[in-house]
Amino acid sequence: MTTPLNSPAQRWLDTPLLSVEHLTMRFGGIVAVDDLSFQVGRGDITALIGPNGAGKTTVFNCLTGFYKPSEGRIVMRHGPGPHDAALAAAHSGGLRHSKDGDSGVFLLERMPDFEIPRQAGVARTFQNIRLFGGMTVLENLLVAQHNGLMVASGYTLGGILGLPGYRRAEKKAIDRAVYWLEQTALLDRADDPAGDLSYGAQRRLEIARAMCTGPKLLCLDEPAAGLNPRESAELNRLIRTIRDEHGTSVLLIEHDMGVVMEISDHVVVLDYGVKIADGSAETVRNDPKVIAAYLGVEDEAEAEDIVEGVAS
Ligand SMILES: Nc1ncnc2c1ncn2[C@@H]1O[C@H](COP(=O)(O)OP(=O)(O)OP(=O)(O)O)[C@@H](O)[C@H]1O
Repeated sequence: MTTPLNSPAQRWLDTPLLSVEHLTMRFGGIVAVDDLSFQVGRGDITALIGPNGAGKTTVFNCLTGFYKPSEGRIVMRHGPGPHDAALAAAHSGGLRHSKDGDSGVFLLERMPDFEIPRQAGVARTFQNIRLFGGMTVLENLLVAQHNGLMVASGYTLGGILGLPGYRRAEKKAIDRAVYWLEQTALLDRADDPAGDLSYGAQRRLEIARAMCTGPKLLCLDEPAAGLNPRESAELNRLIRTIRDEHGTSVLLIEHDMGVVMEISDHVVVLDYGVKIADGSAETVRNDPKVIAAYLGVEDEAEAEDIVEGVAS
């Protein structure tokens, strides 16, 4: 039986939103990411997994412009289709992007970090929560929308003088913040300092903040770290809602295999900066190379022996 086009099993090949092509990142003598290629499907929840130090956060830092890759290309596509012609033109013309209305291609490795959320529609959360702890929960979500408000003010005193365009943009920003506070069950904490929230609530606020920028791709760095089982289940629901009701694709780094296997359409596995597996959650779960990497054993045969031993 052939797999139907655009089924979850094919989306990252058929309709890629993001393509990471031959990405290499070196720090002096350390090769943190080594000639890595993978794709994120439009509408997929994709997990990037691997043992500690495998290079996962380095990949996120390259995607979001925190690091300039040593080599390789990172392509984000808006609108359906591979956009091959636009991509070739942008690439050979030394451009950062090529846009036509709502569709276009973005070469993330050429873009400064502040342009990536706004132009390319890629937002992220961090492994170590980075909120403004002294600001209220609501203020954190308004700060995230600062760019849009500055544009509405015309980069002038328009904001302070309360021009109608600015006031409309401000109302929209507040409405969006309230919406995401509802989605993340934080509305009743809107006026509390973000630093007073529990750890799990701060993680949800980080996601709300990223979603307030209206991303096409949401990158979550270990969103389940430190959560209890109930919070983890809520997180799974939230990630699914983000994908199903907002059409935002999700790329997550996660060590919690329960979360990864339950919600991911597609899993990419790194070990020592190299891709060792790439496929559906089911395929990857049973891949001896992956099991060997996680168990820290030398070869696949040894991993198979251990797995058979556990199963019998
Ligand atoms: N700025 C840096 N300078 C030097 N080495 C770095 C830097 N950032 C990462 N590394 C190295 O690159 C390798 C990959 O690190 P990275 O943090 O990307 O792994 P990871 O898979 O995210 O690990 P973890 O699951 O523990 O968060 C490690 O050897 C790390 O020490």
